[in-house]
Amino acid sequence: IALTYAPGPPGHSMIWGHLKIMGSIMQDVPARVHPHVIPLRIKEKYNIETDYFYLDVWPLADPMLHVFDPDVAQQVTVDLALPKHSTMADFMIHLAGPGDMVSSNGPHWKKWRTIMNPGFAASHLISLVPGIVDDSLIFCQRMVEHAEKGEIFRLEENATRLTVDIIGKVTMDLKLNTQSAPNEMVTAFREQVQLVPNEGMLDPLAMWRPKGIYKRWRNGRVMNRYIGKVLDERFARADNIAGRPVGERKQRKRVMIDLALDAYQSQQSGGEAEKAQVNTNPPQMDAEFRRAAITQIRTFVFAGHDTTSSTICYALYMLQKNPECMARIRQEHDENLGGVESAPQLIKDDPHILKKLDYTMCVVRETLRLWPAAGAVRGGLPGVMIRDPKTGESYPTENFLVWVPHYALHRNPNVWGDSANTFDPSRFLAQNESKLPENGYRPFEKGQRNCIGQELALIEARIILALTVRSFEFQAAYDSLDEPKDDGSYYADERWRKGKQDLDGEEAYQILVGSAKPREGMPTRVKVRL
Ligand code: HEM
Repeated sequence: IALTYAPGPPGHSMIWGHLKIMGSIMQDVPARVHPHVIPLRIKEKYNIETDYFYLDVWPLADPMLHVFDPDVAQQVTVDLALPKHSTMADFMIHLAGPGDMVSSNGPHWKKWRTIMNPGFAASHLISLVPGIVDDSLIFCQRMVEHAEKGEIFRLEENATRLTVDIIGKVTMDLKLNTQSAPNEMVTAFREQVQLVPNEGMLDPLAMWRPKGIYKRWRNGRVMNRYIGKVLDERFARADNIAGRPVGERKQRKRVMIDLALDAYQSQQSGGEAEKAQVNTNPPQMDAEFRRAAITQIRTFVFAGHDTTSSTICYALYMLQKNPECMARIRQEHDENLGGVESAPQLIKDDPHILKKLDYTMCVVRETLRLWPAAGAVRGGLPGVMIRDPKTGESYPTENFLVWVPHYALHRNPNVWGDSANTFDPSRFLAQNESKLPENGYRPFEKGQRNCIGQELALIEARIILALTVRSFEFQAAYDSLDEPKDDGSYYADERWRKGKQDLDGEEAYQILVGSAKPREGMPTRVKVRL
């Protein structure tokens, strides 16, 4: 189960051996494919019996322990609760700043998770539904415009603007309106996602080019300035002034930025910083807290839109490719949501109606199985061992980057049987749920580091499906990549059009751009249906 080429000194031949291993693994896949497709291929190529193995291809990557066995995955993220690996922080620092909630560990992580948790309470999320419906209607309007022009567009770009608009409200109570016009903070964010080490393995110098370094610094400033201004404005409001007893403060919405300010005020009450603060006029926020709050808001803006947008794209894609599933979801909407015209208002008036859309939820769950947007990366610890569920033998984690690639787990035939690669939403119906493999489905991970935004993502995905599948026919247009090639998006980069362009016949394979995104942003044609 240990795959490495280690002939001993001189190190040069070891590096050459590692390059050869990676070269032979990568030769059958498109250059830009998301690394999470690789573990299953390694297993097959090297006849590895277990569903976990060590891979050491230093210096191309950290020594790794790949895990796509459900039981071992559960040990890694839940039972042993291994901490986040430092590479996560190296990645997130460019998007969020130092100490973000996704990559940090220990008391700092715990503090911020506790502060932000109320923002994801079920009652609060339901109150967001009308706003999400409004944003989704703008998305539908954009689809009508694309249909009228008969043009091919990148669905992922549209879905991203939608999810960004939603997350703007959730985090900052702001209408970013990126579906209507560009927004400087979002533009900086989008560029930053493309400047982080996505294709690092292919281009190790990518992070060291002066132009890239400058752009990352500039984007960081734009994002900090924008969010900092919103934070300061909210802090300056009369009802936010620290030192005022909590009961006397006006009840605020549970948006992230206010939750952070609330925490700040509670923390300050009676403390040293409060004394310093009440003496300044107007009161000023402690600089360290301000920096940390901006980092967390940036974290939520990133984590809260990137993953959900690609899930929306893949759900619409899988429905196109599976007409019987499309018929069934449309029928469910006919039965529960009335006519296409009245559905948006119906959902706004009674958000709980979403709970009746069982099959729609199954479509989203199955989409997340086949096309998971993320994975889990942990750091091994001295003396902390994983245990083989079959043999009971223990193996070390120390010095390894422990990776649970959800794609490999969710498509592992040992876990999901012969239908591992088949789109079958009905496996998630209540009557079939007992047959689901234990711990084999974890698109949002499990345990204390599970996804804080999962319920919000599921609400968003169901709403957008409820408002689109009966109104539009979507058709992926990978046959016409030239048409959107001048749209100025990152996907338009011609470098990636060379060489192999499908993964075992699948053209819409995932690539790594922040999270797992559809290749080329999923070029699409759309027609209005009703
Ligand atoms: C379909 C959409 C989404 C998917 C597939 C997804 C997936 C995940 C996964 C797998 C993790 C755990 C990563 C790990 O264990 O290393 C995670 C964590 C996280 N997600 Fe999501 N996510 C989604 C949507 C969202 C949304 C909408 C938000 C915010 C509004 C969000 C915010 C976060 C945050 C802050 C964390 C870190 C939590 C912690 O460590 O305490 N995610 N997500």
